[in-house]
Amino acid sequence: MERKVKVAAVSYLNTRPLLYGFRNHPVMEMIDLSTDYPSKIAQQLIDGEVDVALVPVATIPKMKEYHIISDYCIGAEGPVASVCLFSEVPLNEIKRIYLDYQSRTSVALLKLLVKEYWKLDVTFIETSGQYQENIKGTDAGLVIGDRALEQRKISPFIYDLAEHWTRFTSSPFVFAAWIANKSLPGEFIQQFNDANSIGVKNILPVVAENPYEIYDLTTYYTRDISYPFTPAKRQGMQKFLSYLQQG
Ligand SMILES: C=C(O[C@@H]1C=C(C(=O)O)C=C[C@H]1O)C(=O)O
Repeated sequence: MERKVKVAAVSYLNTRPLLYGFRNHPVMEMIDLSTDYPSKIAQQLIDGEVDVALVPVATIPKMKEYHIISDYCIGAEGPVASVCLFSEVPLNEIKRIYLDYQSRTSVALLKLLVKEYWKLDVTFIETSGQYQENIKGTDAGLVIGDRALEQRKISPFIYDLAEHWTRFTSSPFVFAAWIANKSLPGEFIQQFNDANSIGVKNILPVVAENPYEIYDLTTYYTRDISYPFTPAKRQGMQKFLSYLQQG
């Protein structure tokens, strides 16, 4: 290819294994890599500022053209640890929920669980900057990513969205997938996939490179997050997308 492929990845700890894979693979020469929070890179992919991004799957219905290009994703087969509803009171006492402006998938998943599974009567509040300090009394908050791992130390009630999705549907869940907004050469896709697999197979050095006191990253990378985009995860994603379609 004459020009480098512009790739945007999520800037949270959950992508460190995937980024490690790029750094240790010749595909790095073929890409221009940037990182940002999920809702930001979703907009970059929709606007054509990048060619490939690890975007929230809830973005898929908004795309004119999309290609899922990898066998790896940010998924979970049970609790994911970093996507939770945090609260000072139990679920049935919550009155309002702050939504995370950095998220697309988890906001949609939360609304789905509130309506179809927990059947709560709550008001949602949009955010655009720091809001975690507002999580108190009967005001709860959805928090994703590294900030969620921090919030686990603060909030007494923690409702893990991937865990509750799995209980509700018996399916695994996919938060984000590598999606291209145009068709890319098969050779590139193969190299890209290969690089991802290197990261996922090398969790030990990834953890060694990323000292983190707040949460055990080996647990996070091997038990909580599940990277392989398996047929069961594809089915789980389709189930989620069809819920979104029903509105
Ligand atoms: C598991 C996570 O998945 C993330 C959740 C996303 C979302 O809610 O839109 C998008 C990308 C993923 O990084 C997390 O960030 O903690």
